[in-house]
Parts: sequence; structure tokens; C-alpha cells
Amino acid sequence: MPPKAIGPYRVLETLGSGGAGTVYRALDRRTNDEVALKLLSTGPSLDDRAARRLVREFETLADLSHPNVVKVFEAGVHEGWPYLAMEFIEGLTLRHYLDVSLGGGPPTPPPRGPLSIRRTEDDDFGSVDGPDEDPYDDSAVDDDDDGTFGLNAFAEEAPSEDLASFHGGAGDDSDSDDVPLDPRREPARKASATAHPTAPPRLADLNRPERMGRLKDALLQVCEALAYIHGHGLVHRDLKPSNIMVDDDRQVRLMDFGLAKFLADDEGITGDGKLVGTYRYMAPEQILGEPLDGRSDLYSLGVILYELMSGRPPFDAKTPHELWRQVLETEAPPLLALNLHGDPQLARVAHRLIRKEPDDRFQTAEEVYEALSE
Ligand SMILES: Nc1ncnc2c1ncn2[C@@H]1O[C@H](COP(=O)(O)OP(=O)(O)OP(=O)(O)O)[C@@H](O)[C@H]1O
Repeated sequence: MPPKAIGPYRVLETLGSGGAGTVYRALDRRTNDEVALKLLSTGPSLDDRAARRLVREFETLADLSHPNVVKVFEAGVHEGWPYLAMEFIEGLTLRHYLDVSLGGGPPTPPPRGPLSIRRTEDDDFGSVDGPDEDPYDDSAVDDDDDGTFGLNAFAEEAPSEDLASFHGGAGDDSDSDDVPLDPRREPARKASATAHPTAPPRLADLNRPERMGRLKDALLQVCEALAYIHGHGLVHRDLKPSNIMVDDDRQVRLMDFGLAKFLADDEGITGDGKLVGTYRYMAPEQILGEPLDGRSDLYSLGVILYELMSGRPPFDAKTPHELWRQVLETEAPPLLALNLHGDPQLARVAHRLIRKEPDDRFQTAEEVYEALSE
């Protein structure tokens, strides 16, 4: 049963749950406006200091204003648990938007013009997301004594979940392939979630021109959002298909921006570790606990593009350590070997985005936008 009220909001229904908490549709009793309310369920209740920091950080986020970045209205604390009130979006996550099982769908959107980075009067936004200086804390992410990994939630990172949907199976309407922001907090789920589908995806479905048009248009909008937040010195850190929503007008919104940093920074919340993000989409430098910049988000964008074009992620493993080894040491299979009739230009973009060295990738979201537009 969802709570009836959270702070000044009346809860109407549960929209879904992820690794970091539960999202409700709610009504602001002060204004009668509809909002999406994310109640974090991470770790113990906030102490006063952490609560103050939450509010401070999200006040800063509330200053952001871009049509492709979800609007955050306010942050607060409800019975010791932090919550965020944000714009309610009627739409689908990117994965479901591009799920071939959706059928024909509306016509291909018109091509987008040159990248317009929409800056606002709030451009003096001051907070710079500095390098993540926390060294990789192996103890926090290492195997448990019994060798089962303390990361039960990894079990829900179905390596090739997309394939399942391409086979029309499961009817799974969750985005459960995504390891939550702080996997240590999640209960284990059924091991079946890790099963590797065996049959290949229906490539004809993946390559349908209408679907490819939607994919390209959505990614261009993600580039606009990334150019905007990177332009403010900020890094998303947890870019993945379930953090990208597409509304009924095909307008994309980047979600959960800032949350990964908040969770990573707060000892009181993450408790025993700092590796916060979604493994499948994490850049090598994020796995290594090195300083991050916008190019780490571009890596995640490359994983998303690779997955959505080929029906499988570039790296696929049963354990976090094996996944990390692959991400750090091996090359992803050529996308066009998996999808012979995939768009060669998009495949080139994907491969360049997932290069190990940030210097070898596209350097900015604007560059990716240009390459996607070619
Ligand atoms: N602003 C919003 N408007 C409408 N629906 C939303 C909004 N934010 C989230 N949702 C819905 O709530 C679901 C759960 O969101 P949540 O962010 O908790 O999950 P997630 O992104 O899958 O997981 P994680 O916490 O690991 O990022 C989403 O899949 C989405 O359908």
C-alpha cells in the first residue's frame, strides 16, 4: 500500500519502483498540480546533515531548465526518507518506446535541425560536479565470503533482456535489466532474470526504418540534454534506457540526473561503498573509480545505442567481476557482425562511444549529435 501523503503531496498511485526507490503519481495539495514523486529507499533514514545536503543539491538541480531534462521541483524528507518532486511525464521509457513489440507506431519524426543548446537565464548555475575523487573501494564491491557477491541485485541485470522482448516473450513491462543505483540495497530477485536468451533477435524488427527513425530522433534529444548538463559542468553518471522517458509528443526527458552523485557521495546513504551507477552502462573509468566527466555519460550513451541496434549489450557476463573485466580489457563484438543490416554510420558512432579511453571517444555531446545527424 502506498502512503497516502508524502510531505505536502497526496499520493494517487504507484508508477513504478527502481533500485533507488519508488515513484508515485501525486498531487501537490498547495497548487493541485500533478507531479511524479520519487521516494528514495536507500539505506537508513537521513541524518540532519544529509537531509540538508539533499535539499541543497536538489535546489541546485531545480535551477536547471531544458526541454529534454526532467524538471525537478523540490526535495524534502518524509519520515526520514528523502523524496524528490518532479515533472510527471506521460510516456514510456526509451526501452519500451523502441520495443519492437510496440508494433508500427507513429510515422518517423522529421529530421532535427542543428543542435541548439538551449541555455536559460539560469545559466550562472554554479555547482560544478567535480571529479569523483573516491578511490575504487574494492571491499565495497568485492565478493562476499561465500563467493556469492554482495551484489544480489546484479542478478536482475539480465545481460540480454532486450532479446526477450524481441522474441515477444515475457511481457515484462519493467526495466529490470538495469542494476539499480545502489545495488547493495536491493533484495535478490529470481535467478531466472539472468538467463541468456538463446535465439537471435529478429533483426528485421530491429532495423525497421520507422524504429530507426525514432531511435535516432530520441538519441539526438538525449544529446541535447547531455550538452546542456555537461555545459553546466555536471555529469549524469547513471544514463540508461530506464532513465530516459519519451512522452506522447516524442519529447525526450533525461531523468534521475544528480541522483547517482548524491548517493555516491553520501556515506550515510551508501554506507559501505561508493560504486553507484548501473554496471552495464558504466564507463571503464567509472568502474575504476577514476574522475568522471561528460565523456563517461557518452560511453553510457554508446552502450545504449549498441544495445538498441543489436538487441544485446556490448559486454555480457554473469558476474560483476566478469563484466568489469570485459569492459576494461576486451573489445565489444562488431555491431554489424551481430546485425548485418544495421545502419553502418550509427554502428560507427556506437563503437566510437564505447572506446575504453575517454580521449578516443567523441569528446562532447555536440560532436555525437553531429555524427548522428550525418
Ligand atoms: N517523472 C516521471 N513521470 C512519470 N513516470 C515516472 C517518472 N519518473 C519515474 N517514472 C516511472 O516510474 C518507474 C520507476 O522509476 P525509477 O526511477 O524508480 O526506476 P528505474 O529508473 O527503473 O530505476 P533506478 O532507480 O535504478 O534508476 C519508471 O520506470 C517510470 O515508468
